[in-house]
Amino acid sequence: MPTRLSVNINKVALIRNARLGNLPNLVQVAKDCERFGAEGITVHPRPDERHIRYSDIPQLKAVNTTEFNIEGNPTEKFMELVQQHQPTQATLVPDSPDVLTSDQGWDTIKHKAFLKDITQQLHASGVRVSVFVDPVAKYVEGAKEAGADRIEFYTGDYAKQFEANREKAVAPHVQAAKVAREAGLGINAGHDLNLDNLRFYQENIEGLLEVSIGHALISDALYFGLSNTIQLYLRQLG
Ligand SMILES: CC(=O)[C@@H](O)[C@H](O)COP(=O)(O)O
Ligand SMILES: NCC(=O)COP(=O)(O)O
Repeated sequence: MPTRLSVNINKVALIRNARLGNLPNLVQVAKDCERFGAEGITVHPRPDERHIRYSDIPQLKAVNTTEFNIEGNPTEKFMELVQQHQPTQATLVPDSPDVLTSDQGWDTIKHKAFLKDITQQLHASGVRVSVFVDPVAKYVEGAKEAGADRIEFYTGDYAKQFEANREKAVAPHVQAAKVAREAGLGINAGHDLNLDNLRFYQENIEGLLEVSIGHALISDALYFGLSNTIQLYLRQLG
């Protein structure tokens, strides 16, 4: 099965929020990402709304024609938003409110009861649930026991280690992916994936269903343009 490219548009919203007004137009960018070949749109609203605002969600949902993925810590506000607007997928991320960016996955053992309750609520709203985890077998198993449909592997450490030793960097992901497949969990991945490290990751992770990419992709678009950049990423995914 091919790996879907979901474009994370947080950074587009960050530029918009640098001024009062609507430039760049986030909704138009989301539509254009899809027109240029993206197979999903990802947003990660944070409590300070420094990029995606909660009020962006209904407009983005209304124009989405592919897959809509909302990521975040399942706070009361997040749950309200997801249950009201019913994206294709909610990706549960254990970020504290003041974190610069996501930097780790869940301890799904410690938080199993909480994740189970949240997952049941999201399933009742018809939303697919993905749980953000580090590539560690027990956390993958914990996500399964909590009722998740998928896990998203945190690839930040992979990206950091890629240049020095790519085989070593991907090894824990290969092992944890095997555990996920055996458990019947779908596999997503994201964080700091880019044009250098994406193909190697995808080639090594059998059954990788989806990658969500924002920071590097939007940065590349400054040089190559959004349409070309999306094509370049799609090409890495084979
Ligand atoms: C879960 C994850 O890895 C991404 O959502 C990433 O954290 C993007 O968030 P920022 O754009 O706020 O860095
Ligand atoms: N889930 C990861 C994501 O949406 C994008 O992360 P990044 O490419 O902005 O690091």
